[in-house]
Amino acid sequence: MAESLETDVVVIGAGAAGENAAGRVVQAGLDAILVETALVGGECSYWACMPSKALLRPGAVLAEVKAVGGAREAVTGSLDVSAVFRRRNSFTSDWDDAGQVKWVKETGIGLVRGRARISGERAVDVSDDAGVHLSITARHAVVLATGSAPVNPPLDGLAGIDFWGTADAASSQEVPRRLLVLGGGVAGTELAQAYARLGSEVSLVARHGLLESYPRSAVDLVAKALEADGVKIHTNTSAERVFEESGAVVMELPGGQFLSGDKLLVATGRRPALQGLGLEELGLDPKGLATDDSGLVAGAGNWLYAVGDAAGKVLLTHQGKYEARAAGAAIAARAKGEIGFGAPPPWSPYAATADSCAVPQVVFTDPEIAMVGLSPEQAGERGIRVSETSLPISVAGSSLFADGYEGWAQMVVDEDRSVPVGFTFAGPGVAELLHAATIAVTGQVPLDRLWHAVPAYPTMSEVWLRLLEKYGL
Ligand SMILES: Cc1cc2nc3c(=O)[nH]c(=O)nc-3n(C[C@H](O)[C@H](O)[C@H](O)COP(=O)(O)OP(=O)(O)OC[C@H]3O[C@@H](n4cnc5c(N)ncnc54)[C@H](O)[C@@H]3O)c2cc1C
Ligand SMILES: NC(=O)c1ccc[n+]([C@@H]2O[C@H](COP(=O)([O-])OP(=O)(O)OC[C@H]3O[C@@H](n4cnc5c(N)ncnc54)[C@H](O)[C@@H]3O)[C@@H](O)[C@H]2O)c1
Repeated sequence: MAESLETDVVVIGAGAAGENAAGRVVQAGLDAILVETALVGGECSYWACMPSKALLRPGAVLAEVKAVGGAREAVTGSLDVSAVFRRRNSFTSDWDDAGQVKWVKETGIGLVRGRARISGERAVDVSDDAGVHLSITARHAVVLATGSAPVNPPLDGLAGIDFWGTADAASSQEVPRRLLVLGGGVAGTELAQAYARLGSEVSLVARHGLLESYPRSAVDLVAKALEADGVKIHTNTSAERVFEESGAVVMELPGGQFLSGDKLLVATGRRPALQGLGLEELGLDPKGLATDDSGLVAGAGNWLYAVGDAAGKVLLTHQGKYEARAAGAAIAARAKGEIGFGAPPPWSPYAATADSCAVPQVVFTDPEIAMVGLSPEQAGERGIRVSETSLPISVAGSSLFADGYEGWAQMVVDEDRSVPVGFTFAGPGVAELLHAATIAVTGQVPLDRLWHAVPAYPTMSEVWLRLLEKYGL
């Protein structure tokens, strides 16, 4: 007989998004229970962002030092691979979630281990290998924060071989001598560089271009760096089949070209993880949910929310957490009768408005690409009349940062409102320039006021001044 519980809010999935949703409702005075089937902290902490960035950072630091005369001469060795892995392991706490569990408990959130499934309106069953052991009723809301799952291509031979997903690559304790990477998105590109710098011979196969959704001038800088790291990039081509031969993985490309590796990494995208949750019984499509800006799922009544990768809007940790903060605030305000169930006002605490126009994202390769807001093409598709201003990053701050610094910056301006709607920076160290751009875009700061935001000399931020001058101010 399963135990029963009642609470205000049940959050399914204790990744970054689920933790934030639960944290917000508890902060607002409601009770919440988090249900997690694997590690509390989710993908980002253990299998994605943190371990992959920990694999990339040592290589970036070494390259940065080698780019500065005087420091360069002090570098006598190469990366210490086992020390890199040890440091990466420390970021994942050796895949132990005790630290995150402590936070959950100290925050006053209830935690239940097991696999959750929605069994009816506001009702969730939790099971383990022995079956359902707990039934929870939510007085106000159920939040889906179940993350995403990899999408593997229907590639001939793939099912029969032992390949890596991104989680395997981010958590590996070994460097394959030769690594084949399928997929030229952010995950494939970052992990290709990480392993190349750890000593693998890497070949990357991209169906279209590398980092297709980023501006070409920025991507060209990344491609040049990858090639300098020894990565062989094959763009606008697809694998036709893969097979194992004499212990190696072999990938056949069109035209009878064969690539061999000791491991194959498949990084061909992700989709919301919505299977097995009982959504069909609610009349919902587990392929994808429609949500409003508060995360409220359309077509389910006023009690089901989805946030983070599960909502499928923006598959990034920081946006998932932002969506979760909005959903948590909306759930609490609705429970107290402070707001209704209609679409929340844009830019209110209950709406993840920035999801549609001000998403910051960073490709953590060396050089980095940091981008926020709309590209000229995206603005055009929305009928916004924009201008584009771009230039190489060449200011005192960049030349001090590295000898022969190469970078690129772009500003996209809404010409009718005279406000910036998008920025991209590419180059070593540009990720830390991004938040200023996020503030300018989110705040819709008029250009004639931006002119008075004087960048300190000699910092790389002087690129802002160059962009405004080139624009015509
Ligand atoms: C290689 C890689 C690198 C990345 N790097 C970055 C980066 O640098 N920056 C960035 O912003 N984003 C990055 N991302 C994206 C980021 O990892 C995701 O956007 C983020 O982890 C999503 O968080 P989430 O809370 O929505 O889902 P998750 O972290 O996936 O959490 C979902 C949780 O739900 C649990 N769960 C699922 N179903 C059930 C169920 N039925 N019952 C109970 N529990 C369940 C899962 O076990 C999981 O713990 C990266 C992704 C990859 C693949
Ligand atoms: N730095 C970061 O913020 C970061 C890093 C890694 C991942 N992520 C997020 O995680 C998610 C997953 O990353 P991802 O790179 O796997 O997804 P993605 O959707 O960004 O890229 C997948 C790539 O695989 C290609 N592809 C698909 N099928 C293919 C096939 N059969 N053959 C060859 N190529 C094929 C696609 O064209 C695309 O370029 C993304 O949404 C991304 O935003 C973020």
